[in-house]
Amino acid sequence: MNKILIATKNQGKVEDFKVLFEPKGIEVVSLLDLDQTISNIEETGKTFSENAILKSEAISSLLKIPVISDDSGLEIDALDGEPGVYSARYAGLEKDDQANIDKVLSNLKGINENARSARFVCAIALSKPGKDTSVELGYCEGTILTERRGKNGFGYDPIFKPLGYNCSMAELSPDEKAAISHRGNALRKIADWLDKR
Ligand SMILES: O=P(O)(O)OP(=O)(O)OP(=O)(O)OC[C@H]1O[C@@H](n2cnc3c(O)ncnc32)[C@H](O)[C@@H]1O
Ligand SMILES: [Mg+2]
Repeated sequence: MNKILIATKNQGKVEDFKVLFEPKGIEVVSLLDLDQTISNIEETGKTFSENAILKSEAISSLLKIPVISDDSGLEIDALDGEPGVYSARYAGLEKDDQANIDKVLSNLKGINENARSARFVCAIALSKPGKDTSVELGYCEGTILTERRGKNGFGYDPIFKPLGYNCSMAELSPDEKAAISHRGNALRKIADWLDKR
């Protein structure tokens, strides 16, 4: 395999996948690169895995090629796992990273550092025409900061401090993030499926 389609319209995810795939000589393309407009797939699942499968199967059966999808988000223990599968639309339907961060910070106001544990979760699904879909989960544990730090990455990265680090995810380089991220961890689990399944 020398090229893979990621069924996403999130450029931040695409950049993460490029860092993970390009060293293996695999070119990454996304729904943003296609000439045809692909309408949004409704994420009606209750879990990251269900949503990832919905996305990879829909696009793979439409285009009749192998497809990888990613459904991911942030689980905050003090908020009973919110925003979870609603991470992209936590502050409203129109997907606004800054408004989502503001909502998390406001909901965690007054909660001290040792009660701010959280994790990023990523489900990656691989669908190939005529074959069963495979799905795997990756995690990255950490805590939620009280203010934004750093400019790299996307989404909630500026307020997420990975376990064992003294900076936010947005202060790590793309390579450093790939080495510890939920996305990197999920992808490392499925690496050997790419050619075999
Ligand atoms: O469905 P696609 O088109 O892939 O793009 P999306 O942005 O809607 O993606 P999701 O439905 O999987 O929602 C995931 C949200 O979780 C957050 N998120 C996921 N991975 C992240 C990461 O590595 N760093 C920061 N935030 C992340 C971010 O807000 C995403 O918008
Ligand atoms: Mg989405």
